[in-house]
Amino acid sequence: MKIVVTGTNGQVVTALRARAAAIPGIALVAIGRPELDLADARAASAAIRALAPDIVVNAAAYTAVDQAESEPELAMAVNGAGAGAVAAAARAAGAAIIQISTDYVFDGTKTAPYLEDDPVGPISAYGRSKLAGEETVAAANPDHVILRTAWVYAAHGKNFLRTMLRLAETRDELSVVADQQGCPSYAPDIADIVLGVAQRLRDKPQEAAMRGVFHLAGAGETSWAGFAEEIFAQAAGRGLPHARVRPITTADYPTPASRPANSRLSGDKLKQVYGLAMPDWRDALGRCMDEIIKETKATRT
Ligand SMILES: NC(=O)C1=CN([C@@H]2O[C@H](COP(=O)(O)OP(=O)(O)OC[C@H]3O[C@@H](n4cnc5c(N)ncnc54)[C@H](OP(=O)(O)O)[C@@H]3O)[C@@H](O)[C@H]2O)C=CC1
Ligand SMILES: Cc1cn([C@H]2C[C@H](O)[C@@H](COP(=O)(O)OP(=O)(O)O[C@H]3O[C@@H](C)C(=O)[C@@H](O)[C@H]3O)O2)c(=O)[nH]c1=O
Ligand SMILES: [Mg+2]
Repeated sequence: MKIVVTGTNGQVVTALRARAAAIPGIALVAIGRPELDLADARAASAAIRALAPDIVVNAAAYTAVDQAESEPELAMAVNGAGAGAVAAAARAAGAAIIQISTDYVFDGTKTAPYLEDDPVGPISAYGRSKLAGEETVAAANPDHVILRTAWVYAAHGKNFLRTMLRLAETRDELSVVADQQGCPSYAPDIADIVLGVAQRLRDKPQEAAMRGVFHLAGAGETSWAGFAEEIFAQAAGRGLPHARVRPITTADYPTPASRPANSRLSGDKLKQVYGLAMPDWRDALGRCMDEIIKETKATRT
């Protein structure tokens, strides 16, 4: 099975490359900038079709949440029209599309974990652009799976965990918002499930229940402050930089983009339909920390 993934250095595409390499029968090809720029929808579509994929995973996106508020057109071009072009290219090749989406499509006012058919209502330019992507993908290719994930981190790339470790190198205490709840998701765990979904889509081409929207986020829940506390507890135990966490409110930490107060995602549907589930977020964080240590040692020797 040939899986074509968009993106070059992104957290999810990097994890997909690593995980797919260990699975016989899966050939994974990643295509990103400069060969594929999602801001140029027509060229992106042609580049993907030329690769003759069995399945396409759109893991590339404009992900700078605050910056999107000042360049909403670019975010919309990449995450909306760009995603739609990727899905259309997949369809032209006779391939299913797996679109990676986000918890930020929700407004955050629900008090329980979000289900797939809960009403969306993004409160940021990034969230609106990703919702547009869900809509263009679904319209462009009936053979689609939209996987909404959340709070993605990995040993590499730009993410909250690495920001916390970096800030802790020079500060004893960090103020972190405690009134936004969500589900931290480790990129390699996301990759495992994406590959599991891809294999099942190939095996069951006619199964309607396997198409549509699914939530895919780390099991359990926390706040950004809770995430930071656990990061530093686990970092301290491993001799990595750590700091005290001062819990603050969103009002105390003004940012250009609004973020949902609750964006916890229920994994029940993925479990029921696909028999797949994400590991607990604390366990995943430990594995990521071990990976960071391993790489630090490798670069020292
Ligand atoms: N990061 C997160 O916390 C979350 C992410 N998501 C979604 O998950 C998916 C994967 O995110 P993640 O791996 O974290 O992303 P990253 O922020 O780590 O990387 C973004 C990727 O998108 C690529 N990209 C950005 N703009 C373009 C463009 N114009 N043309 C082609 N490629 C482009 C980047 O390219 P390059 O390699 O050249 O840098 C990179 O590969 C995205 O759809 C995102 O919306 C959902 C929830 C949370
Ligand atoms: C660095 C920092 C952030 N914060 C807050 C700001 C914000 O509310 C929250 C998280 O900040 P970040 O900028 O790291 O995360 P953010 O860019 O909001 O992350 C989001 O990225 C996109 C791509 C998604 O799809 C979402 O699921 C989510 O992961 O933590 C603090 O309170 N203190 C700090 O020192
Ligand atoms: Mg990245």
